[in-house]
Amino acid sequence: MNSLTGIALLEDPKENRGTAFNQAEREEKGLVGLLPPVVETLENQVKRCLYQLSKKNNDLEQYIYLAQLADDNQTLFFAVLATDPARFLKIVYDPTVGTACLEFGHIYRKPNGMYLSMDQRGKLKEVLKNWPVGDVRVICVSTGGRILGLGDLGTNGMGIPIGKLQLYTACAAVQPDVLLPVLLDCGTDNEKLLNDPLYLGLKQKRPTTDELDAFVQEFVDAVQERFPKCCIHFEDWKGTDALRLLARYVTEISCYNDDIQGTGSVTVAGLYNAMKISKGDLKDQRVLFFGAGSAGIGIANMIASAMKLEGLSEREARERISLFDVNGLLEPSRKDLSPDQLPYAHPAQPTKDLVAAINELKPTILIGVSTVGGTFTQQVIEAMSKLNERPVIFALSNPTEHAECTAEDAYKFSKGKAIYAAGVQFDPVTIDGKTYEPSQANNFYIFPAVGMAIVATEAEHVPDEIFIAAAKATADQVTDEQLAKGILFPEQADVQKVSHVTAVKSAEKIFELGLARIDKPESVDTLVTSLEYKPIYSE
Ligand SMILES: NC(=O)C1=CN([C@@H]2O[C@H](COP(=O)(O)OP(=O)(O)OC[C@H]3O[C@@H](n4cnc5c(N)ncnc54)[C@H](OP(=O)(O)O)[C@@H]3O)[C@@H](O)[C@H]2O)C=CC1
Ligand SMILES: CC(=O)C(=O)O
Ligand SMILES: [Mg+2]
Repeated sequence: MNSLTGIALLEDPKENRGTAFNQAEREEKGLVGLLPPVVETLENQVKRCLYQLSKKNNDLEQYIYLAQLADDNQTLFFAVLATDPARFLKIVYDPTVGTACLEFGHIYRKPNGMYLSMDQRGKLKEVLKNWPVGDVRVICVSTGGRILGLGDLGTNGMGIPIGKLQLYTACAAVQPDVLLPVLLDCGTDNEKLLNDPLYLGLKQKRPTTDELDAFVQEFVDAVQERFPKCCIHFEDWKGTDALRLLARYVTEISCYNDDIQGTGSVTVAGLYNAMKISKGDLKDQRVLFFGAGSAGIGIANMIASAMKLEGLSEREARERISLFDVNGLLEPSRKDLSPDQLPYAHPAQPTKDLVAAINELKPTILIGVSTVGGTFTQQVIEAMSKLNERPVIFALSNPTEHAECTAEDAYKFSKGKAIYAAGVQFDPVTIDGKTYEPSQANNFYIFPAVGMAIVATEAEHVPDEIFIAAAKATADQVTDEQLAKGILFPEQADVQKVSHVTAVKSAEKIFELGLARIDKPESVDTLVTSLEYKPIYSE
């Protein structure tokens, strides 16, 4: 325990134990009279929190309560999350974090992390010194450019880096002290926010690409200097910025983009297991994406890498993958394609009709990453079901209303044939007396575990190979019994155990690739275990 005393101690979320300070501590730390007389256990404090949560009448209220708890008492916050990870994932994270971001300026109470804005240009190295921890190991940074499927939310997007890093600890037991959420405020093009008197960000339009890139370079340089062992986790940037900046930095510094690489990894994990159910090989599948942005390209590249591991050449793998965006099917006559998209623009009849594209390309797998809810209509799902005994349909856009189709529609329109996953967790669906259990393909199965692996190994770079290893580790933790029910991912209740295994496998891959900045220990498992945070009050 540090040297804080009295009210200052009770106001420090890292040190505060509230009613759990024992008598001797109360006397030693000047707390006598500042707390009610009863000395409680952490278990009892957790009980009270759960009771108070039960009185909140919607998910946003629970989010606000938990955010306040995290500001009051960090140990208690993580102890509450640990009582039921599956329940709390959807509160502190997707989908409720989406509502919280929409409301961010309205529900704001306390800062958390750092707000680095363009009016601090030229001073970021100085500004980073204001963060009190010197050995930050992961920064999750967003510009708020594309928050889930909700578009440009500017500074309101800060809910995402905060929530993502809370999951590093809640899922993979990364020490919270080494994590720093950052919002890089470059303005917003969201008129509603610019006109909102409670909006907390810079009230200006977004900069040109060159100005943004120069600011990001200053940020990267400042992070490298202030936190030399830090990995930069990019999250929810505008798709084109995300792809361009990852390409620039992925081989230069320790960094990754979760929407590109983490999403690619979790999707490949789901597909590995879908193949076990449909008794196919990934290399024989034809994949069609609805949405060709950072998630679409990231997943496409990861699937191509996974197909290559099954023996295809790069060209053969890419030929099996097509994408469709707001302007229709990507094919060579299109003049609006980016360098990331061009490898997937195969000769085909131009079309803006998804059903026509399905009928021409005959995909076995359809993946939605368009941000647009309800776009996998009855006709789309029926077209996939006519072509395939077990069509794989992943509706990955977040939050809930943005899913390309609900679980109910997927099972109803496919007559129960679909192997289905969504970015959020839908409830089981019963049709004609048979119950179907939808899967949740969300990168939370991957990024906390890979984050732990990066922290444990001090990884120099974070290439796709690590995410393929994480995908395989995650997929392999699903039992035959679960597969028989169509379940593609491990139980969320087991997310801590699952993330541990995935973290160890990812760390082993980092050592194998020669990317660790520490010597390989005898047991990577022991190394990871030794670093794991436990939400208990230390002696
Ligand atoms: N489940 C998970 O773990 C994850 C889910 N996601 C979700 O994926 C979605 C996409 O993210 P991301 O790729 O980063 O976003 P981007 O903005 O980079 O990409 C969106 C893509 O969808 C296309 N699109 C938009 N509207 C339509 C439409 N009406 N019809 C067809 N295509 C359309 C866009 O085309 P154009 O560029 O031409 O406008 C673009 O290609 C988000 O909702 C996000 O929440 C993301 C990461 C992880
Ligand atoms: C889950 C996630 O990262 C997204 O929807 O952007
Ligand atoms: Mg994201």
